[in-house]
Amino acid sequence: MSQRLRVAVEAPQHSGLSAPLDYLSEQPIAPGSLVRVPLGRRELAGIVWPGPSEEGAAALDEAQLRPVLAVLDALPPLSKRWCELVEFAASYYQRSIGEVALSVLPPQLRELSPEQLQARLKKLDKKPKKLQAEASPEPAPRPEPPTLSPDQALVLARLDELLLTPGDTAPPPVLLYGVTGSGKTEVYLRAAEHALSQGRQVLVLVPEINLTPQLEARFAERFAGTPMVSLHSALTPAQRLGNWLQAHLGRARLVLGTRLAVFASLPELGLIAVDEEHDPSYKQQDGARYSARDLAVYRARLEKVPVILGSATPSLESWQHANTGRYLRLALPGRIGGGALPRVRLFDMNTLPRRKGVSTALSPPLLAALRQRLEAGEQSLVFLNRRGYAPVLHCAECGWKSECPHCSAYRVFHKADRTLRCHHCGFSQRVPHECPDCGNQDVAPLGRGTEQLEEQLAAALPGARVARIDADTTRLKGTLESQLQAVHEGEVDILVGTQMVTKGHDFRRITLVAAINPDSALFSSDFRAPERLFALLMQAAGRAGRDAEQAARSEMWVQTWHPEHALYRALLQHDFEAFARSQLAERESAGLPPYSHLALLRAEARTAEAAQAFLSAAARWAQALPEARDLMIYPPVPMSVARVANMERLQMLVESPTRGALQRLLWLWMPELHALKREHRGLQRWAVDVDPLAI
Ligand SMILES: Nc1ncnc2c1ncn2[C@@H]1O[C@H](COP(=O)(O)OP(=O)(O)OP(=O)(O)O)[C@@H](O)[C@H]1O
Ligand SMILES: [Zn+2]
Repeated sequence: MSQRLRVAVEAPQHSGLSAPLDYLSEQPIAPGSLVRVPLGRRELAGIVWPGPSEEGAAALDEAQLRPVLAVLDALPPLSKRWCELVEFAASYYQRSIGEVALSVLPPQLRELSPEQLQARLKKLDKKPKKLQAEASPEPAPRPEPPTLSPDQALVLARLDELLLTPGDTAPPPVLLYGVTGSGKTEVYLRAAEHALSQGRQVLVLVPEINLTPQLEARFAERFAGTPMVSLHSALTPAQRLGNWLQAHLGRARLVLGTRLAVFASLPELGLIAVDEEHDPSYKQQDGARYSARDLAVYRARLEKVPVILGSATPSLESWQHANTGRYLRLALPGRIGGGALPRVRLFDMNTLPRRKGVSTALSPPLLAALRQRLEAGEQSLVFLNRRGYAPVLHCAECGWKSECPHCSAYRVFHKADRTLRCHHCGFSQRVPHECPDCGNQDVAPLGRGTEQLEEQLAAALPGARVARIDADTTRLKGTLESQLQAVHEGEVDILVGTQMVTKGHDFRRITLVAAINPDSALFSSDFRAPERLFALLMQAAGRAGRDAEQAARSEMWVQTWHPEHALYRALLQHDFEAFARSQLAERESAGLPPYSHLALLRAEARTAEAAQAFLSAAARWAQALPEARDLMIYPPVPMSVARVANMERLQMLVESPTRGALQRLLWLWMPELHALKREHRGLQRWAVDVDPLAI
């Protein structure tokens, strides 16, 4: 007799199919198994889902159900807990289970037939050696782990208690609050060692791919011989599948990855560490807009394993959880070796004599300081959060500016390949020789990016070896690693870069860090902008003086027009706690997160009117519900870059005093939004972003 099964498939979002679908099978198939099923005229991958059929599906006659086509039974099923994690993520971020479940699997896995999978697994069997070879490129002699600092020892003693508690209840999430260079990584390493020695798998999350190589090297060195894999978007599809399988089969004991790795299948998970937990890149920005940090906390509770969230500048959400006792705060208040944090110097740009229309990127005192470091044979890091040569090209005759024809933004001038490039839609053209409007020969760059800064530094400091690291210089695979290597090996005197180089790296020779123009974030309409800026500057400062010998001489320069700003005052003292206190007080009085819960409804259309009409209709519908009583639905507004690739983008903010009330409204709202989309023909796309990061 044939059996009825639920199967999660990746149905397109607009189809409104949100629950797993029912299929028939001759034999029982274990929940969590990967299968091939028909959907419409296509055949796709699906996952047999645990739990009973939905009401609608259960009402279907067996004769109306289609059969499962194949079972990929060479693969052990995904665990029940993995399915629970996916189900939670889907429900919390308002997506279908099938979409989340399938989109977090390695893309190649969704393409394979049972035979192809078997062949792939056979190949993997032949390569257990390779797994270790990858983990440690050269079998270096294993160094002795350092003696723990007293602070580290205290933190680990507390962690040990948690790790040792038998797994009936989930231990509280740990917020590891440690200043830059305080040895947080060593804490992850020791905690990992503990979990590994108990036969458990360990998951370590990092915010960006560019941070994985160094951390990977540190783990590989410490755990030589322990199979380790990485999971991030820069892997080839074949690597990603291979690594995912190693984790799923329990062969890889350590998994290091970016946000997508939070969904790795880890049958023996024993510990999760989230490094730089405050980092915005933990939030996925399309599809299911999940926060990997928040899901890591959820997953740890589900699996009753410890989770460590580490940061020198925790997110205010996590900080508040620690204040209320939901998270356990463990602190590393000092740098390793007792080194001081760099002295912060706010340079007041108002004191420079102003020439008409010209602002200097590099103040003479900063240049002098850079020269001094150069002469002492020390490295400096100069950062500016804007790549390219200049953000705008401008004609002084007629006022023409290098606007993007498709976006409400300027195209950026890239000197190296002489292009004008839009950083929003990618539209790129050769730089015009003359003004396209009036023919004037004299079109000039306005403002500056890293490319120009590199040029100016090289000109101002002859003989200095200046190198630049940003998204433009690291496009090719392997270039970032080799560039960072050159910095580590002292082949660079001055490193110019975007925020890419300001976080996480353990630079040993940098003694001066300078932020060229960080002011703009002070006046952003996004309430999280100050929090992000403060974290960025603290992180950047943390790159200086990491060698205790040099710490006392190290400096962090900030060139600013607003040296009296409270944010900079807190930075002067490296006082995250004071900064967090004042921000939290502001948030509380304004009713902003973490004191309220937000969702954004976004809409895109060819015209702003069409997007507006959809959002307004959605708002009217929701406001009529009793469930919306305590919620605030704000009027739709254009996004900060209103038009991208000829699409007008608007958003509408929903604010709720509780998570529960927000979730209840969203649940009622979703089917209506699907229906409204069908009525509003002009609308291209809509999406809900729960706990949005950028407002
Ligand atoms: N107990 C120890 N004894 C000696 N050196 C240590 C010890 N713990 C860590 N270190 C070294 O101190 C340096 C800083 O440590 P680590 O990179 O772990 O700091 P961190 O807190 O993660 O810093 P950041 O937040 O800035 O990334 C590293 O080079 C590390 O090898
Ligand atoms: Zn554009």
